[in-house]
Amino acid sequence: MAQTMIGVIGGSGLYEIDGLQDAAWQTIETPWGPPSDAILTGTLGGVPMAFLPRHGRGHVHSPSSVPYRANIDALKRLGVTDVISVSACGSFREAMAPGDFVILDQYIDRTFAREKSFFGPGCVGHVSVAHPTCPRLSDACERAARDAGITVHTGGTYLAMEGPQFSTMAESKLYRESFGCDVIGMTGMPEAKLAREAELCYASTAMITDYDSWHPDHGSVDISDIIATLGTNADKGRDLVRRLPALLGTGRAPCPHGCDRALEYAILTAPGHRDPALVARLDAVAGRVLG
Ligand SMILES: CSC[C@H]1O[C@H](OP(=O)(O)O)[C@H](O)[C@@H]1O
Ligand SMILES: Nc1ncnc2[nH]cnc12
Repeated sequence: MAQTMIGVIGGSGLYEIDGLQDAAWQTIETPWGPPSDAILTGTLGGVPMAFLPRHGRGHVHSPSSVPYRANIDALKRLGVTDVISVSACGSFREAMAPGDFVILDQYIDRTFAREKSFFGPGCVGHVSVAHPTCPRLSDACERAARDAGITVHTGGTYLAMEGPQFSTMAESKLYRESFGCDVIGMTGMPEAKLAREAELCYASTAMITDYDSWHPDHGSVDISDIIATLGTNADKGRDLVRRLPALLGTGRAPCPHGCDRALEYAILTAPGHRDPALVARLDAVAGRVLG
């Protein structure tokens, strides 16, 4: 059986995790440039772990400047099999209140200023993201959240916006009423798409910090309110992460949903027409199928 390695991408407010044995910050180079920061590696309950702060320690990356491809490549390169994103977000639902967590299962991608694929001219690949998150990993996150006493909602649609400004009230109402979204954030895409291209199981726990700007009783998004909620949410996020190794175990059966085989038939460019430079860059992400 393959070995589980858990990767955690910590969002706003979550810049490190504690309790790792043999903890060390490792600098990883990738063909897509440097990741957001060094990666904290170690073991928890005997399971190898890797933690990457999405915005870097000190929060240096904006949602548009996060090096999404380098981050996913670096985790894959380290041997990560399962990626958990922990992300701050606004809520479009009365019942999804600040302090609650949502285990996401769908996205609407409205970002426009980011590199969204590892593939391109010289190596064209198409993966399905109809179901962008891994149900097996999402179930483990939900179990961990419940065990930690967190109020958690199963399933939710995330509107990924470019930012960095928050939405206008008209946009907020559009996303809530016409698009049917449940939460909003700035980083869930293209991260989820890239994890699928890299054949990684991916789950996202959205930590609600605010009601965005549609809510008649809550007015505009206020960053100082968000920061106040981020601290307690981050503590809950760390508690959730601590519980994952026991739930996932050290041995890993193939993903029943096929996340770890997403590239099996995805690459259309004939071997003789592939760009050797791009194929070389894809060594970690697609080496399994490119050889
Ligand atoms: C702190 S408010 C806006 C900021 O927070 C979220 O980041 P992340 O998803 O990395 O937790 C949101 O997407 C924005 O980038
Ligand atoms: N209301 C909101 N919109 C976009 N990103 C967010 N992150 C936290 N709250 C948010």
